[in-house]
Amino acid sequence: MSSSNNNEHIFEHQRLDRILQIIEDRENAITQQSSKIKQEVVEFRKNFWDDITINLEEMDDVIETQESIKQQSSVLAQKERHYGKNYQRLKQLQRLKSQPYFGRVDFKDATESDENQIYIGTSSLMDEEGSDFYIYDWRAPISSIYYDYAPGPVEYETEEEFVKGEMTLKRQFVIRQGKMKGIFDTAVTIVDELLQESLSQSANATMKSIVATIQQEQNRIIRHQGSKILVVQGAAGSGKTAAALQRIAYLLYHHRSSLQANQVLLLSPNDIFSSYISNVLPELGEEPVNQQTFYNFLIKGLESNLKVETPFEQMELLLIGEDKQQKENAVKFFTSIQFMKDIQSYLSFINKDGLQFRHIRFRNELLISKEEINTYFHELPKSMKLSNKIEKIQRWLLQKIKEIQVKEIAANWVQDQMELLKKEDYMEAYHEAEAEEEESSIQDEELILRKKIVYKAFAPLTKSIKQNRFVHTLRMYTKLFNQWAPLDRENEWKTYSKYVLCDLQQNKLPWEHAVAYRFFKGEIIGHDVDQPTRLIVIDEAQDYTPFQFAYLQHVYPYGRMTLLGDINQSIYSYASKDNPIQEQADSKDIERIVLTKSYRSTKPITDFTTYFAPSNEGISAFERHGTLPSVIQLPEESNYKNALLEMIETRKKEGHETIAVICKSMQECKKYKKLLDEDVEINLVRTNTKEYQHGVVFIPVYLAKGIEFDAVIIPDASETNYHTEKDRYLFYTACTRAMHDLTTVFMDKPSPFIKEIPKERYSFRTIFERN
Ligand SMILES: Nc1ncnc2c1ncn2[C@@H]1O[C@H](COP(=O)(O)OP(=O)(O)OP(=O)(O)O)[C@@H](O)[C@H]1O
Repeated sequence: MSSSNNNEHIFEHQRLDRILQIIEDRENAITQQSSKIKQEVVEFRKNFWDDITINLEEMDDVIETQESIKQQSSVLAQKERHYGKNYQRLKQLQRLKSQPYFGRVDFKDATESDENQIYIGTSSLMDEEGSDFYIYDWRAPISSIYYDYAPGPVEYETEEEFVKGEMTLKRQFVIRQGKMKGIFDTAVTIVDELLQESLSQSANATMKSIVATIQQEQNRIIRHQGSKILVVQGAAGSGKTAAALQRIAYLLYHHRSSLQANQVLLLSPNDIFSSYISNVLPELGEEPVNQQTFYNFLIKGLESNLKVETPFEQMELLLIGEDKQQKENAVKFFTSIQFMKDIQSYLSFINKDGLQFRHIRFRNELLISKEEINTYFHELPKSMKLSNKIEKIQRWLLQKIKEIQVKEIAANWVQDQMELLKKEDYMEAYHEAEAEEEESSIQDEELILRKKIVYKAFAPLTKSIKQNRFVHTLRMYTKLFNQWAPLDRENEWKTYSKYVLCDLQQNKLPWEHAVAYRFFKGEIIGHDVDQPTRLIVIDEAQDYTPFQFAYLQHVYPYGRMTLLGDINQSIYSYASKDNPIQEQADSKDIERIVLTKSYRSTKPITDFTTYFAPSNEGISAFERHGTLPSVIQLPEESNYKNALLEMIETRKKEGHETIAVICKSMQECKKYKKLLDEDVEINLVRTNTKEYQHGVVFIPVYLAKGIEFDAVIIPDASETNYHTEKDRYLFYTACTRAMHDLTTVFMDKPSPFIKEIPKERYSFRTIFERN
């Protein structure tokens, strides 16, 4: 090591010690301050009323009293806010203590003579005066040069200007638990050793943040500001999910005043995926966002007694159902934009023709008939929007109910219920009557009690009117299929309608109709979605149908969208056509970024999978060494059970912590579970599994989407199991879940996709183990 290098190392070690000391001092100071504030808050709450003089004699006194209560509350709120902020800052300092920073760039602004040392970490740290940064947040404008450039001329953008200058040094640090483990000066954008180190680790139960090793093209996604819709097509394992989460953290940081965590909707493919990524934002010091599966998002607005098929149930039907071809045709038909247009035509038709209403009954008596509601509907201006008409009808009904309630006060049933009241109810009525009038009478109390009984009895009805239950949307949706048809496609319509009608009669809704019905219902009674949502991030976007996209755009017309997907992983194959992930005609609203480098898997695994990738979207492997994938043949007479158990055991012995046996369907998973259950406990991942677990799991490919495992075994990679073009997507998705080790097993003939791979790209062996 040269002496200048040595000096540099000494300098960095000393600086780290100094920064850690500053962090510790800050921590101590804030802890002390916080305990003082906490005590003050407790005291303040205890003595809250002592400093307030309550005087309600004159109007002026009342106002003065109110004012002083307000003032006291505001002092208390301020103290509580201060305490809350300190708590956040403490958490931030604790995170910094372990790894205060991971990078340094020396930057010389073209217009200045001084050179600045910029240290970059997960959050910023300033000196006492607040004028200099010891550490810059990775999201600060200047930090972008660290991700985008090698030493030399650089530029970055602030809110006001482009800043040009020169980077004279780029340094990376490996700091763990406050200890310097490595220092690297680099000439390339991000030094590979660190990325190698990060990618070589075992798969975690939760995803990690990648701030220290964000790659240049990922940085473009994270900091993208331009178009309303950002589309990312990325090869399997190219860091789409990782970049999307850093992007959310970046946008929350840069738009603090206008974008809050609850205004971000993150749609994920399944619950295990949600749990897998749940740690990233808190790790970056951000609040968790509104994260849910699209299924949960959709069914929230549908009738609770309606049984909505899950996308996974639909998938099983498409894979193994008796009528799979018919089901697939129906799915394609009902997920198209054309079907959305058909619904719109039908809506215009019923807007003229009339809607289906429900009678409004109370205690088995008809209060307002559906015919009466229909008459009122037809009296409304023809040009009025359907949802506005419903709002009007709702108000009219609530007014009518109010009038009916007044009449009901004198009804006999109210008298009957009065007799069942408890003593406390009478006492309460007495106090209320007294508060209203000093000289209250028994009649006043009785009136109060009668009103209460009536309002309570009517409450469920009023609630159901407010929820627009008087409109029979499901019946109208059913009529769309049995009493209506688009003029130009009547026969086709009838054919496909048969299936959905059969389901609707049993109160079931196929998954392909979930978005259609939600759209239909929303157009009639108003779209009930979280209105504050301003940013919608959709992961695994290749599996969304054109109708589903159009729906999200329709209900969030002002929302910005980030769509991330991989056309090669379109396991719901009907969704791949017209999918926004596909290259689109130019549009000012959409910008598309393509990620081609795959980071998840070792180079031999990525090379292996690239040969049978469904499309020719570019894929290149990150240079990480590993063993060749194994292709294993089991002759028919071999003991399949022992062979599979042995494969799992070997991978465990090799130190792999997460091992997934990935099957094509749940049915296939269950078959293995049955086979192995008596020897080992099988952990089967089901559609309702909420958490991503360590150890050995059996999982259908559609639930393994988006996540990764140290070792993957495809237990039946035979020709019979994977041979159609649709299977290609499934097979590709399954194989690309492997980080370090991939094994495919076949019995009779291998899948034709394996035959597409040159023999030198895998190790082949036959296991002869007799039954
Ligand atoms: N810049 C990076 N630094 C460190 N790790 C990275 C980086 N980019 C990606 N990774 C890692 O690569 C793996 C794959 O990333 P991610 O899951 O985000 O990819 P993806 O494109 O969403 O994959 P898929 O579409 O196959 O689900 C993860 O373990 C992630 O942490």
